[in-house]
Amino acid sequence: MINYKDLGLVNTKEMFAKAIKGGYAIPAYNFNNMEQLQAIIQAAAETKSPVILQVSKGARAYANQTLLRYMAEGAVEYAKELGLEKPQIVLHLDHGDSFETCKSCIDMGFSSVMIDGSSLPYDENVALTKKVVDYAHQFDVTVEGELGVLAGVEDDVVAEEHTYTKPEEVVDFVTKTGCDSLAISIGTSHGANKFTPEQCTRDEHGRLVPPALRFDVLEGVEKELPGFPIVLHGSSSVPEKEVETINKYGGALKDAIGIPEEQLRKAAASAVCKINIDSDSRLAMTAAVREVFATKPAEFDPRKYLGPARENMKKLYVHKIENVLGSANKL
Ligand SMILES: O=C(CO)COP(=O)(O)O
Ligand SMILES: O=C[C@H](O)COP(=O)(O)O
Ligand SMILES: [Zn+2]
Ligand SMILES: [Zn+2]
Repeated sequence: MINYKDLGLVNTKEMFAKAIKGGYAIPAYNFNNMEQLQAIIQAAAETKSPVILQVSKGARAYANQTLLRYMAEGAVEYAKELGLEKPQIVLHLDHGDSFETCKSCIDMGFSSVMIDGSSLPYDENVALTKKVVDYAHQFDVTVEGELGVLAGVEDDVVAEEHTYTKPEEVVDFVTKTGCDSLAISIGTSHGANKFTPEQCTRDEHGRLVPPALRFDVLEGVEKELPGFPIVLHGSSSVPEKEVETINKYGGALKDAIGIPEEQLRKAAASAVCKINIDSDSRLAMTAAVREVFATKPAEFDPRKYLGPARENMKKLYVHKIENVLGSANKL
């Protein structure tokens, strides 16, 4: 049993309280390898931003949960080396799918977990979330629950359409479970194809314009739970520039479209205090690697393509912090 406090990590409590008051959101970036982690920490250090490192089921299968935990511990020291006196770094389990997975992460030093019972019947979601909260709170670990289902593939469940969060359920859910934050469904979804072209309109340049997020649902939730931390999953904006680079150098991303940054800015100013971004980092990495492969075909030192990939991801992370989420200089 290792407690996250001994690793220099923090939970989300204070961070979220400050973010709601200050009208900004904390970036929750997924990581699966060293280059992503370095880029996240470099961006957080350069902008003096708090940051949430997220480990998904896919990441645990790909890179090993223990190894990722040690990397996060190392990241605290790395952030100090980069000049942060008191880094605010959360190690968070993304989309925890069972009590056992959450417990195993808590026991090895994660400071926050998500238990995602959103695809279960309501009462089962309540019971499972409460079980995780009861365990996690003994160790001061914070817990994110979820109500509502995002369209697309989520938690291995394929949903054709969004099931938006019902504002009339949130007080009951939060009271019964004791969770510390709540992920809601207002029209975002995972991956790089968040809307079909048929769901979009076109602007004067012929570019696809996705339908707006359901801010009325978010406002309904805020009214029911004033000051309670809200989380948005599926919040990549799928930058056109990265998609173009990928396709220019042999990629085949079709109809890729994300959430416009203007809408994320609006969300960040509300009770939304955690914004999850994974796909944008994947795109930034892939674009840089493809460009090196295409323009320098004789290169075979991984550092020569993973280095530019890391730099491109860092640029993206800094941009989100400074220009979209507003979490710069909040340490
Ligand atoms: O929600 C996410 C991780 O939990 C990531 O969402 P994106 O696929 O939009 O980056
Ligand atoms: O929730 C989705 C995240 O982008 C993580 O996805 P993953 O399980 O493929 O790593
Ligand atoms: Zn979910
Ligand atoms: Zn998610």
